Amino acid sequence: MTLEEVWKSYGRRPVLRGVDLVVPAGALVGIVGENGAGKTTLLRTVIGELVPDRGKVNRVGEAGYCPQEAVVNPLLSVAQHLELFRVAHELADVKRARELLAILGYAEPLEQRVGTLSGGTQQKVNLVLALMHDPPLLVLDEPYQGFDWHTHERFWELARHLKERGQSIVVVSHLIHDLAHFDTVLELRDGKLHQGVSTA
Ligand SMILES: Nc1ncnc2c1ncn2[C@@H]1O[C@H](COP(=O)(O)OP(=O)(O)OP(=O)(O)O)[C@@H](O)[C@H]1O
Repeated sequence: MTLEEVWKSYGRRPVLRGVDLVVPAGALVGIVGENGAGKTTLLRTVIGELVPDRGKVNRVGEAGYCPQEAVVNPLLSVAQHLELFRVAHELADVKRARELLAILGYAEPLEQRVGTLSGGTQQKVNLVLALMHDPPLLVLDEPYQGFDWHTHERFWELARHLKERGQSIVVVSHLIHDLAHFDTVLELRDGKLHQGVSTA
């Protein structure tokens, strides 16, 4: 996927000011930036939820998006969420979703209401809902918030596995020790993407 000279303002406030981005197939791209730099705005533009004021977004197929907080309805069970997304994505079954839950170490009953799960466990469900239809592009906004160390490691194993299958992954990260996992790290600063991370 690529972005070419993308601009986006909220009212008079420009947030993206000529963003260029190239995400090749199988690439693992990290996006960093200060609070309010526009990272979420950028991700929502990448998936097509926001339309840029100017510039071009070229996407190959659908994108899977894991926002910061995503649970559809805390009163519905995990199984009901899987079923909702199965229907939405026109999948034959939820086999892949169960496989992904297992990879992330999900150990609760599927009948449990999402609202009664711990924050980290809810985040596993969020992630699986974004991945279960195996989209060619995954866009993840701080996907491992609340994960314990073991789950964190499992997440990176899963990311490598998806990458080997040719899926591209764009991740917003705040964790400096995670940056080594990425093929490319880009910093969103002054409304543009810059290679690497500034330490100034
Ligand atoms: N719907 C909106 N309407 C108006 N302003 C918005 C809207 N969404 C975001 N903004 C503003 O745009 C700027 C960028 O917000 P955004 O959420 O994209 O930043 P971010 O880098 O993801 O921040 P954080 O690291 O805190 O999550 C902020 O100043 C925010 O207040």
